[in-house]
Amino acid sequence: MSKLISAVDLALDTAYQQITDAEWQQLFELAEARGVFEKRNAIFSGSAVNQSEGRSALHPALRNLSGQPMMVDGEDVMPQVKAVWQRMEGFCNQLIGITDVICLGIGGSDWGPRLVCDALYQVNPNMGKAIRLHFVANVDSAELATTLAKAQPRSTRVLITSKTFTTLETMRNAQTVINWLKLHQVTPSQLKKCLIGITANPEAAEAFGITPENIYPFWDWVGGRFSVWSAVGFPIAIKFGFATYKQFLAGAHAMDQHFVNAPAKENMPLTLALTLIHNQRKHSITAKAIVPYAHALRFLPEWLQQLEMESHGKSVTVNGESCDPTSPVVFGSAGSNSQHSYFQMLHQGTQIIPVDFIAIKQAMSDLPEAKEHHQSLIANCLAQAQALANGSEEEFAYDSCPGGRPSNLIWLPKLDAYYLGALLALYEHRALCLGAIWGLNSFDQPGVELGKKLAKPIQAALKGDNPSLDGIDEITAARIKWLNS
Ligand SMILES: O=P(O)(O)OC[C@H]1O[C@H](O)[C@H](O)[C@@H](O)[C@@H]1O
Repeated sequence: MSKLISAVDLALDTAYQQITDAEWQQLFELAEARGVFEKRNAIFSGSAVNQSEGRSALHPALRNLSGQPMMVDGEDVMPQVKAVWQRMEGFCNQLIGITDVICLGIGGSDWGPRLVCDALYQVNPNMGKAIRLHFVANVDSAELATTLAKAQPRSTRVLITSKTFTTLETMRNAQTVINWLKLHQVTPSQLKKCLIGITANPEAAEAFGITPENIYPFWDWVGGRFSVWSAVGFPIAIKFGFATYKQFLAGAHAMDQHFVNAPAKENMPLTLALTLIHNQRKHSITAKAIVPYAHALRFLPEWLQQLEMESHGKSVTVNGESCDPTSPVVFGSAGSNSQHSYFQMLHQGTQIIPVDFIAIKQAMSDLPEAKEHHQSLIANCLAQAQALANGSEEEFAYDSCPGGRPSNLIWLPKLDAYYLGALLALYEHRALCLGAIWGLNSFDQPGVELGKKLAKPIQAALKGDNPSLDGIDEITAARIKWLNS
């Protein structure tokens, strides 16, 4: 089969995977046997594919610009999606005099908008409104403190983004921001105007003190890590305009259509997923690197870490059986910087770590020297892929690179909202293909809940409200005693 697949003007080049035609054939047969396209159809038709929580995962509806209905539980969800778009657009047109927008949220309520806003800003710092966006996720007050030092309380809006509206970090940060606003003489009526809730739990947002007209809902059929396409992506619209946000949705929608309509052997998300399966089976890989040769995509690996490892860091299938190796460790960072940290290990380490290189055809700044910079950037990207694949034979084994190290290359024509949407949707659908092949529920995260549960008695103990250290093991109890001593 062709080693080059295109979709939505993106190109996927798998040539350095060195997969034979016979191996491709087996991989596509495996995808068929594991019901990848049945799973895809179940997702797009709104079935409750998140079995443990009894929910659909219909994030493609959030970017469905086709005018066609999309159904959950017999109901077309498009009217509610469009109603939120309309309200978001109205809000974007009213932002006169606002200098700062503080975006509070964590995990799926942070990475997507943080990545997209940073990427668009990096390629064009003059694009959009002169509003400063500040993303704050960590409950470590240091992140919030540096933000509050920059923001102007009288002309700030605060977006509190949380699907559940119960997440400890976000709620703590929101309370501290409210205290800061009050400290700066923001009146109760100004405060009401200033706070905006983005959530699938509007009751909790209202109970927290957000006025109903400032609550932008999304729904329990949207997984947190797939939620950037909902009102969670509001910062994109606020900073860069609603039309740009719509472009972002349009790129993802185009990728959805490709995923739904392209036959298996020309299907980019599936092909990308199968290269990973091949690497697991042939090279027993346990790690995978994502290296965008674009400073603007420096947050992509983190976004992808949540998408991949929260969806598939699991060892029991939906049927309760233990399974083949599932998600590898996903890591990465922007090239060419990454060449000067962990690439040595990719070339000569004892384990094979496949790489997804992502490169952009067009230069990404307007400096007069941008073209020369871009040539150096792309030359490095192509050279690394070549070195990994072919290696080198030197006089001493110590100096030799073994080669045979697989990589993909994904080309984007340029970096804008549309192609960014297409790229993120490509990786989302790749994840869905992998989940189907591994037999996992891609949409829950029971492991994350344990840590959250255990933090509660510890926090109480640190406050002095749990003197008998109930619910805390001996080692942790000793640590708390040390801290309190
Ligand atoms: O949006 P929230 O309800 O505040 O949740 C934020 C994050 O919390 C946890 O880390 C979950 O595992 C993530 O999937 C979620 O994105």
